Amino acid sequence: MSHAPQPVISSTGLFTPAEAISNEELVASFNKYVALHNSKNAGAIAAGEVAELTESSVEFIEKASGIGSRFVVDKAGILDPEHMAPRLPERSNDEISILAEIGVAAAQDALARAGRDASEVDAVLCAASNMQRAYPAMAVEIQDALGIDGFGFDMNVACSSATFGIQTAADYIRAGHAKSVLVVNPEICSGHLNWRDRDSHFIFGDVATAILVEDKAIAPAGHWDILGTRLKTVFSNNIRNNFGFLNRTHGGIDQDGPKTDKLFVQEGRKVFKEVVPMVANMIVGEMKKLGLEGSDMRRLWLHQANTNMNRLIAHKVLGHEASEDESPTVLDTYGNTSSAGSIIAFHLHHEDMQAGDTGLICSFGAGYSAGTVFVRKT
Ligand SMILES: CC(=O)SCCNC(=O)CCNC(=O)[C@H](O)C(C)(C)COP(=O)(O)OP(=O)(O)OC[C@H]1O[C@@H](n2cnc3c(N)ncnc32)[C@H](O)[C@@H]1OP(=O)(O)O
Repeated sequence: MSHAPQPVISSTGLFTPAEAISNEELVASFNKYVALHNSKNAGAIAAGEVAELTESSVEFIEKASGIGSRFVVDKAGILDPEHMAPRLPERSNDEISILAEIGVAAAQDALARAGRDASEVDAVLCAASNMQRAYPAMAVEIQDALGIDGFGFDMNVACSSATFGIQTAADYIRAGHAKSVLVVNPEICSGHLNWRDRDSHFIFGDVATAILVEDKAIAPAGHWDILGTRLKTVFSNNIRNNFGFLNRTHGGIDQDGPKTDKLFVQEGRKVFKEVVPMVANMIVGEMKKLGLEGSDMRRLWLHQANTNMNRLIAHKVLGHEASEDESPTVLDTYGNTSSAGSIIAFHLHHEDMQAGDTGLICSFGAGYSAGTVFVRKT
């Protein structure tokens, strides 16, 4: 008798860049940039034609966000006060692109942990907040580099790309179109972060994660049953990046100022106020549908944007202040890594979970977008 396919998470993978920037290093370089700007423009500032820039501070960053450090693919370019952006030499079309390269590294880690050969995978979804180019799809390049016979495509739902990818992969498995799907989240956030913007220069870091979603019938022992997934989007301009292929038709791309809408911009306070209740209500509503109480939740692997947001969301879900064990953070070392954040938290903090333990992978971000994936350890 054949059973209906049931999607599970077989494993996850992580690629962490070799270089990291501490808050102290970041603020020292930012403040040098501020001093350079203010002395170069002293006359115009005195005449009221150019705004004087203000220094950043380590204390503010830690208190406002919980971020302590971030990994990056090019530290020197970011910390150069005359440059303030990563320097990544352009590669020829015959070389693997950097976004695909880090995605492949995370995918290989996930495959190895599941004991799965790439030839057994049917599909690759590259789910991330920024693709390196318009086409060909990053997913198809990753598929080719891994030697997978099947199909792949890119999907972008900003910080929620990974959970939207997990649900999409699970749907392919339920529908019988695939038995093994790799969801890959390469995030080079240093490329779209405005390192000259005091309000946001501390937020993001670089990383890649991967999730292997498979039919339970072929999954390795110790996999995670997916109890339920839920996706939600509500349009908002409060997190926005206007970079795109039509920029050249509007008359030039401004990338160099302290404020530019062709990089990440946000109304952080509004995001905080609007997203916390949206996500908390979504999780609680979904728990009700699945027959789960706060006390049933062994661990929450929440999106890693801000410790204060996570504290409030976790409190609403659990009914009490969450311990680090119940709602682990990776912000102190990784910063915000967009779609990869909740997957890093899961990847680094699941080994101690016992068979039967229930947890939640949850993302939220630009769109607004939010996704929940309730899982149970087998
Ligand atoms: C969901 C996502 O992943 S999107 C990306 C991340 N977004 C989020 O996390 C959204 C949630 N919002 C937040 O976390 C917060 O709004 C933050 C961390 C972005 C900013 O924290 P806030 O406390 O809201 O800072 P806010 O911008 O209101 O500034 C507060 C004060 O600090 C000052 N300040 C801002 N940046 C800095 C800095 N780098 N160093 C020192 N002081 C600073 C401001 O000038 C302001 O001073 P004032 O009170 O004298 O006017």
